[in-house]
Amino acid sequence: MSNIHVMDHPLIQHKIGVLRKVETGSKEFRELVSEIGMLMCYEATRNLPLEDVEIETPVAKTTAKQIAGKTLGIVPILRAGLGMVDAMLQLVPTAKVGHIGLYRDPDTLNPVEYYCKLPYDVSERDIFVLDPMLATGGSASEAIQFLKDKGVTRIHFLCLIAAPEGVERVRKDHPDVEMYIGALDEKLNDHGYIVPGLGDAGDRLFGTK
Ligand SMILES: O=P(O)(O)OC[C@H]1O[C@H](OP(=O)(O)OP(=O)(O)O)[C@H](O)[C@@H]1O
Ligand SMILES: O=c1cc[nH]c(=O)[nH]1
Ligand SMILES: [Mg+2]
Repeated sequence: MSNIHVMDHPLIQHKIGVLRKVETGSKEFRELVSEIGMLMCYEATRNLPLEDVEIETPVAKTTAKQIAGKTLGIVPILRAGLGMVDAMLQLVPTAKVGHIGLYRDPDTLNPVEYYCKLPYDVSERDIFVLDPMLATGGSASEAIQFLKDKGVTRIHFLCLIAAPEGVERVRKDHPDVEMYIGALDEKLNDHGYIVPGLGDAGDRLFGTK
């Protein structure tokens, strides 16, 4: 279980509590998704490798640290993952952003792909896949597989709320992927929604339905 990280930071837990409330409107919902995304980005980037770099301050030459390699890539799963992108970019402004468009068929609950655009050098980067919701795990697993097929080897998955079923699916399909979870909920209901969850994240972010 060591690559499954469930957040225990009080700020994250508090904000997820407000996010869940049925009376939280789209404006506040968007702000909270972004704020929680930023706090989770901080946690999820904790183990990135560093390298030494020689710099000069106004006072002296010294050795400083910088993130090693080709830095990062961010891949939101459309639509709801978009809500976490700006916050990640504020902390990692040099990251490149790819997009994977998937929606979940309401009857089969299987993911349906409708869009994909990735950085040309995606395989050289640490990739952070973003989606607020991990329910059956079908969407996350397919997005991760897609990235692996493009040669990506270092994948981190960030979600705000997860069902145990989704965590198990991703763990089984992709045991090498680091998973960062804001809150681990109880179960899925008969329609594949997370209980207690927060409803449909995409609809709440964008005011649809
Ligand atoms: O783990 P799963 O069972 O695959 O469910 C999770 C997926 O469902 C939601 O997307 P949705 O299909 O509602 O698309 P949207 O983001 O456009 O609303 C959510 O944002 C995930 O991508
Ligand atoms: O509870 C859920 C399940 C899938 N997608 C959502 O947005 N919410
Ligand atoms: Mg949706």
